Amino acid sequence: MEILYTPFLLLFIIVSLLFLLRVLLFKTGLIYITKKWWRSIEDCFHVYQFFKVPEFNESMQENQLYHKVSIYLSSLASMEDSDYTNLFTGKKSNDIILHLDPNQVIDDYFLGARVSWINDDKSDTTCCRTLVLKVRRADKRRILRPYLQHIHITSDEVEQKKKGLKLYINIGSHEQNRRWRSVPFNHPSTFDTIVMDSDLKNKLKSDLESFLKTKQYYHRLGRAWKRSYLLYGPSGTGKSSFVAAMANFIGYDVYGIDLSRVLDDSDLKTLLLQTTSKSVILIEDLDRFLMDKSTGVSLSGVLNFMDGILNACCAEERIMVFTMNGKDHVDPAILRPGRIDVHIHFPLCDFAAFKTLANSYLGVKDHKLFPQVEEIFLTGASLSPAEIGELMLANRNSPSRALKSVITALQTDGDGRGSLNIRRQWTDNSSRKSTEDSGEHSGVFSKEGVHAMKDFRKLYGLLRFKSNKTSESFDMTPDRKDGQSYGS
Ligand SMILES: Nc1ncnc2c1ncn2[C@@H]1O[C@H](COP(=O)(O)OP(=O)(O)OP(=O)(O)O)[C@@H](O)[C@H]1O
Ligand SMILES: [Mg+2]
Repeated sequence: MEILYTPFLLLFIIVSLLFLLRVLLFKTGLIYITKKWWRSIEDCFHVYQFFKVPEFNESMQENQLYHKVSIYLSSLASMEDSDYTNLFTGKKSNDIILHLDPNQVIDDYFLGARVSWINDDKSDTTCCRTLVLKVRRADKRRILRPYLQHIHITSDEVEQKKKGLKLYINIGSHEQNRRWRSVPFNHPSTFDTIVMDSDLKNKLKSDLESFLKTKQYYHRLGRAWKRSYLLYGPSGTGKSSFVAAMANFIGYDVYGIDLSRVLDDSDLKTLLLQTTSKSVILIEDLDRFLMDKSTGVSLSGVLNFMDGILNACCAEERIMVFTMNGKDHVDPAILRPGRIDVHIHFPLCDFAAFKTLANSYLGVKDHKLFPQVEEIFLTGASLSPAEIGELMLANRNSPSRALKSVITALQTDGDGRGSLNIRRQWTDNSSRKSTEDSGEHSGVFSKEGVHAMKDFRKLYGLLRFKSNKTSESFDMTPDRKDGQSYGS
């Protein structure tokens, strides 16, 4: 019997010992001592090469690589594993930044190889700090260059995320040296807060995302990596808010060019040359400036500006946005493909947009007054999202009162006598006419008329598609959901 038990007893003893060893290693921290020993043994069998990255060069100029490596190291999860790490608050109050303490080592893994960074900070004896990269000789040839490239890319990404966005405004031309003044760009608008057809919104988001990913593609075609958008529609329909949402979405700074402050064509070119990459360059109300001639810039100046970004040395990673109330009276040369890649129409509110606004502003998904509102929309009355938003904001404590005030405003507008209507006439004369003509202003339909109107839209969409084909630019209007009409 005793013989029978012996193997089980042995197994039991081994398992218990292993369990105890595990507890001993992990609970007491012996595991770290073991790892250190193992590492020293392993080190004896490898030849290492060291690369120093000093903070300053011989002329005491800052070494950008040191800065990039520091940012990169701070982003590594293994930073938390080093014996001593300094903790600092970042720019935002809830940010914590980790910095390696002098003479501390952290490991990093790249393409299957382990490398180490040592903070060789002898600030008490010498003037500058140095980060030392330790790489196995056997891995050096394979990983060193791609690893440094990886550090560049990662640190740029980290910095881009950390730095808040900026809004640049062109200042008077008399201050020749400083053409742009920047302020922090904290616009709260995002694609979630913009009320627009959800299919269109998703298409625009993926258009932007694919732009960001296609640097190589653009270069292969020999084209500058840039994209131009035209946002057109009546006042208060969200064009400016959309630009802010775009900038927030892709993390680009915004350069807003105030054409009234631009002296002449060459002044406009100078402004463009002083913009930086990863930026949205915005010209608002371009149609108005061209019609009123209230700027020193000529049409050919604007055309050169739009083309200039193609040819200029610093044309990379730019998004150009132009806003207009209507594009009917704009010289077709401005709208030609290459100058404008995507046309986006911003219509007045329809019932669907109204419901989205009611949900966001009043927290109301349904209401007994909704059918009445819908009926008024069907008579052709409409207001801009800005006008409806203001009425809802003013009465946000009482949804019924808010909806009644919207109904009254819509009725006034529907009769064509209201102040809102009159107010809009000088801002969206042409654009509203064109949207109504084209059926894009959905409020004009009666319920029976919707199908007929849809057929008309399909036909209209196809016609537009054909004309887009020739022009090779997107024309994005919210009513064209079938995708056919998005020419490319
Ligand atoms: N589509 C929309 N979605 C959400 N909010 C909107 C929308 N349109 C307008 N608004 C609200 O109305 C206000 C004015 O909008 P915005 O300035 O973007 O309009 P705009 O089209 O640029 O007008 P303008 O042509 O007069 O410059 C914004 O503060 C925003 O809150
Ligand atoms: Mg605007």
